[in-house]
Amino acid sequence: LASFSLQEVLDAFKLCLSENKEVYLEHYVSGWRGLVKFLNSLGSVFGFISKDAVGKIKILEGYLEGDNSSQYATVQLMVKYELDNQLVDLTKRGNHPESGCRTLLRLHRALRWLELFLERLRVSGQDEKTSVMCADAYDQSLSQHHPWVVRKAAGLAFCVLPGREAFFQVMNVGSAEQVVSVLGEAVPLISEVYQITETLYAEQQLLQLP
Ligand SMILES: CCCCCCCC/C=C\CCCCCCCC(=O)N[C@@H](COP(=O)(O)O)[C@H](O)/C=C/CCCCCCCCCCCCC
Repeated sequence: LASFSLQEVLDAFKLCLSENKEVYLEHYVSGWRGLVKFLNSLGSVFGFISKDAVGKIKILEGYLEGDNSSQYATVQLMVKYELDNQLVDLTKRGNHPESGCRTLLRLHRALRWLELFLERLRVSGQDEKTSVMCADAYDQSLSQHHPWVVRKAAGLAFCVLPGREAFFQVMNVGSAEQVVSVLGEAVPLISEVYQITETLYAEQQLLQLP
């Protein structure tokens, strides 16, 4: 298995946006695949998180490789296709528990956590704890969508995150200065992809999909 590189994740999110600001699903998923590689390198405590993310990545990969793959080229196309064809459970779980729309929404919410966490890391001082930065970012975003038991498990996992220096090393981009500079490039990109998806989902009233 190739080791994680932040640059690779950055490249995937760069490729995510088309000229007219549509989000390519293929590169979105590939960005997440890279992130999961990172998570896996942190150890088995994060296994339950990684498992959930991989499950969702696989669902989306299935659509990308399936018979209707052209309808899944971008998030915009996917939303239109699934809504037009009644392929989304809108108010309660029903016949489409694994729609592309609801699956992507889970990763989309996690992307907001990532944006907040990476920004905290970027501006952090040498003595700051990654576990605190991660927990703060989680509390401000993803945690609102999780039941108590998941929040508790996530909180426990954060406690064993490596310290800032070791964390920067796993990122595999070089010195702390280089990490900060790559993060400076990554955060606005991730933020733009997030905002475009958020606006689309808000317009279509998809932000609370079960
Ligand atoms: C660039 C280097 C630094 C940052 C690297 C971070 C790497 C993170 C990689 C993956 C993040 C995992 C994304 C998790 C997606 C969670 C989706 C979700 O919310 N699923 C829940 C709802 O799903 P349904 O039941 O409705 O299908 C599900 O209940 C979740 C279960 C697992 C717990 C998720 C906790 C998430 C915590 C945030 C990630 C922390 C990773 C810390 C590593 C630095």
